[in-house]
Amino acid sequence: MNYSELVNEAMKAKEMAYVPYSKFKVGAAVITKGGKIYTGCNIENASFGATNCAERTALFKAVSEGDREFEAIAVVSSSGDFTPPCGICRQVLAELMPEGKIILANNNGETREYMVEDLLPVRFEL
Ligand SMILES: O=c1ccn([C@H]2C[C@H](O)[C@@H](CO)O2)c(=O)[nH]1
Ligand SMILES: [Zn+2]
Repeated sequence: MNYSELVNEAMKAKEMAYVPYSKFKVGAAVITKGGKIYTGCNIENASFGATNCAERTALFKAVSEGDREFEAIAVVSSSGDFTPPCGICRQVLAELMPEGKIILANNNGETREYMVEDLLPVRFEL
């Protein structure tokens, strides 16, 4: 599948990032198995620990709207380079989209595709 539309949506979401501390904008777009797209940006907080990453913003929006079946998530950042999800996001991705694809895109139109298992092998489970 061509994920250019999903990457484009992630690029647009990135512009909504609230990043007064790091100035590092991240955008994510998740597509459900039914083809619906939810987007998210990172939202920072003065306490730092309360910061929410773009990937989790997008996924939490989707789950809170009743969607649970995801095909893929695209992630981009203001660095213009491939931006892999942090450890907390990997754990959330593993739980909510264990079979999903993670598409990293840079500003040259290139993409790298991963499965959750590639990014978080031997994960914690209850
Ligand atoms: O997976 C990640 C990793 C980091 N960030 C954000 C959090 C913070 O606002 C900024 C710098 O860490 O990037 C994300 O949105 N996703
Ligand atoms: Zn994260």
